[in-house]
Amino acid sequence: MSKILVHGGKKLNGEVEVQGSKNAALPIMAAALLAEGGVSEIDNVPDITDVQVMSAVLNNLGARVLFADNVLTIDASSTELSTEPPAKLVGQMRAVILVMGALLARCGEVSIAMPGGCAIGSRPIDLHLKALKELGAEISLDYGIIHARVEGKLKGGFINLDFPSVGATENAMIAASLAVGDTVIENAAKEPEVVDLANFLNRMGADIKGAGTERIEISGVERLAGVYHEVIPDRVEAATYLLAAAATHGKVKVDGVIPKHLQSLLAKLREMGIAIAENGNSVTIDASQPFKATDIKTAPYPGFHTDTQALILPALLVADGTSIIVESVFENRFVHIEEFVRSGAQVQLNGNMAVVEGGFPLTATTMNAEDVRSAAALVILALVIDGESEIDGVEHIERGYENLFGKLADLGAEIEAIVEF
Ligand SMILES: CC(=O)N[C@H]1[C@@H](OP(=O)(O)OP(=O)(O)OC[C@H]2O[C@@H](n3ccc(=O)[nH]c3=O)[C@H](O)[C@@H]2O)O[C@H](CO)[C@@H](O)[C@@H]1O
Ligand SMILES: C=C(OP(=O)(O)O)C(=O)O
Repeated sequence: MSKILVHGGKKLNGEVEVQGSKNAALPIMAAALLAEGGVSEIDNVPDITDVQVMSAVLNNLGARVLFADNVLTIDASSTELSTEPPAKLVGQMRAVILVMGALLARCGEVSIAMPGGCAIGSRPIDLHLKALKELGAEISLDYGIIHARVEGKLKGGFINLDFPSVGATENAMIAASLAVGDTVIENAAKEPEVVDLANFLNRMGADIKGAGTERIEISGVERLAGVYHEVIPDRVEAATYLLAAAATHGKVKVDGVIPKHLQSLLAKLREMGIAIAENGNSVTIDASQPFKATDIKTAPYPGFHTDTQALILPALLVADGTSIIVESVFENRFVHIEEFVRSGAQVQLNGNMAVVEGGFPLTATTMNAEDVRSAAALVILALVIDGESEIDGVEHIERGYENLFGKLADLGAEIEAIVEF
């Protein structure tokens, strides 16, 4: 368990560059397993624990993975890939479930434990399994291990997702790339990370059209090969700096972003009366003036991103007026609120709705983080509060941020890391 001490009460100021996207890099790593020949060179990959875990999974399966200077090299050409990812690693994070589609397509079978991940909801994988069944997989569950196999090759099929699940869309796209015949995914997720995965697969030789819309069409091909690909910028990391600047009434330029990927957040910040300027691949926020409350409802892309829901709460606590947050993607993504309340934050929780009163005094305290985004949200809260706050459980941050504390320190934050054994 790691903890930090934050000496808050200072406005953030300066310029910061964002890392590559965690949620784009992880599915791309799983998809690299499809390459029978050549080596995949994946650039702009953040050095975070989720990438380390996924690398360990791929290594265990028989791929050769090297990581240096944010470039991952994956050689999956072995003809003897294992089809049993180690349960200990699968239990550590959600995205490992994406190797399921890859191994089924490449090897015809896979046995995998239920994946782990953040404490934000029950996170079933029924839509992943339904999609793979539509492609011809036979699936059974035995003592918590999912066994999936197909006689010969997967076959193209029609997949209608009940909800535009990001992971189920990605698993289906990966699997269908090597299936015999055509696949349609209806009600597909439209997130930028899905598009980045499709771009990577197409470069490998796949035939995918419509990624980024609700209907994705995939014509299966016989063989895929390793290629070079640069991962898109991390829109959640970018949102973290924008929202830390907002909450501290600071002024920060965030570089290396694709502003279009941040539109729902930028629109909300403008609605609150915060000055936002977009210029090429940068967004500058100037929150030096007082700003007002707003209402937020999370939704699949291009709606307000659930991963930034916790991150905007500190800004709403310093805004003028009452805000309402409705979480509609995950059923339990308000775990951080109990910790926020310890600082005197006025937040009333009612099911999937939180009522936030802005402008009340906040006091330094000890808080505990339960997942990657609520950990970052607590750090932002502590940056707002005068005095010294302690945050426990900050190891969750390393799942998704390569250098959050260093980058915040460059913007003027005072953070002291304490590692406990
Ligand atoms: C590694 C990664 O990219 N993680 C992101 C991905 O997670 P992930 O891919 O797990 O998120 P999904 O879009 O699949 O989940 C959205 C909702 O659908 C439900 N669901 C999902 C699959 C399924 O088989 N059955 C089912 O009921 C989930 O419980 C959740 O309530 O998208 C989420 C939604 O933008 C983000 O918060 C996560 O950061
Ligand atoms: C919820 C997240 O990640 P994961 O889906 O990997 O748990 C996240 O990145 O906010």
